[in-house]
Amino acid sequence: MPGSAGPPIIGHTAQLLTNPPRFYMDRYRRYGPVSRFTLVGHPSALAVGGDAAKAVLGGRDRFFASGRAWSLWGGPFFARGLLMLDFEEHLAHRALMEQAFTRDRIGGYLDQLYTVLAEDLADWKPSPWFRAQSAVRATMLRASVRVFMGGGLGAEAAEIERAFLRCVAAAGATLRFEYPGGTWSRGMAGRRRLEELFADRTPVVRARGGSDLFAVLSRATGRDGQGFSDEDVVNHMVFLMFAAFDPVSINLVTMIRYLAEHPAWQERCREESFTLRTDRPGAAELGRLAALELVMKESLRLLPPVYALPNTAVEDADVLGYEIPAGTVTVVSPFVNHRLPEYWSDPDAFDPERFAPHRREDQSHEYAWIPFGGGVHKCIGLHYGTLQMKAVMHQVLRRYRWRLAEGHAPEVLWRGFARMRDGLPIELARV
Ligand code: HEM
Repeated sequence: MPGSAGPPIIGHTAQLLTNPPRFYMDRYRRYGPVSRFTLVGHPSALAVGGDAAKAVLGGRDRFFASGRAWSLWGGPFFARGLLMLDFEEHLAHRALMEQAFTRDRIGGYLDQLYTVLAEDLADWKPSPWFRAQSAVRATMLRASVRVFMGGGLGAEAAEIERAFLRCVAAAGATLRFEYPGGTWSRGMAGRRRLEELFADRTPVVRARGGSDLFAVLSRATGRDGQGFSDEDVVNHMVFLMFAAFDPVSINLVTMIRYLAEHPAWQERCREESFTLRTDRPGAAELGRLAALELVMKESLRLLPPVYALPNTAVEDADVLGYEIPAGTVTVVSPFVNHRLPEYWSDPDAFDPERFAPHRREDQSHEYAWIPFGGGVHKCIGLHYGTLQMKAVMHQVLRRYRWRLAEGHAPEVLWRGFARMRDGLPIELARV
């Protein structure tokens, strides 16, 4: 396999920590679709481009496992979440979890989301230096807790939010060991607290039922009459909260950024939203927001929230004729696939029309556009996540108009998942 191991032990870790997509793109340009590198002592491989991504993600039913590699990134904070399970166990859990993502269930979650948005978005204070990132994250965190656990939590909601944020921060920490007061230690404490809070409530929620995701998960049963154990429910809840909150918030911030940079698109989306004549559109009405959908897809292309998908080869595997030895961490990079000139015209430009029916550049290869991954671990929340992003943007567009704050040049900070340096300050005004 082409590539290099880099300096002893640390390998390419420093470059990867600074700007992983740039590192992946450079490797692709230098070595082609399959190459080797080293990440904190782990022999690793990069598989980019449509065919290589398909070979790896499509091979996750046999040659590649998701759990071990993702745990290297996420640490113990999301242990035994769905993405951390593999093969038969993963399929069995995924089949049960699908019951939480039916059309009717998603309709119920949207109702809960709208309840939070009505309170929260009204509180956004117009100003010339409004930090969009922290506002979006605060709103989406409250929305996630509401959708996942229903209303009426009182002070416990704030405790769940705090514990959960500690896990998220720890998963993206650079110093990945416990020391008093450190991010990792706070993450461990956060995980323990979430386990206690969810475990205490599981039997109660199982008995009472309800339309929140916690209730649906705890009561899901397969054809054999078996459901999740209490422990499974807790593990799935912690990971699902993360999976639902972080990527959705990141893409909302990205959409706000591009709409600030491209005011004509912002106006087009706003006009479209006003034609809906409702603040609380259901799934079918959200489907009519065609311009917003193009912007959403283009934002996911330019800055895929999950920009790298790690996997571990469980046996020697063949990817495009290269042998990937068992144990190799093999990374697929949606970011690189989304910027390849063989699939996309002028790949670095913001051009939502590329997804319009007359162009459909995303169909240039089955794996050209993979913000939600592919194969057996493809995002289970794809449909709900998409509706959620449209529902939030619909409301934001109807309430506010914005542009980048004077003198601000957006810059991405690569820590764990992508964040905007300076929190994306915008000049926010009421419509
Ligand atoms: C912008 C929104 C979202 C993006 C970009 C996104 C992205 C992804 C990606 C790339 C994967 C696959 C990771 C891999 O293959 O290694 C994934 C898996 C997953 N996502 Fe999402 N996601 C989003 C929203 C959501 C939402 C809203 C939920 C739940 C409510 C969710 C739950 C999950 C779960 C449980 C998995 C693991 C699936 C499995 O292992 O079978 N995601 N997501």
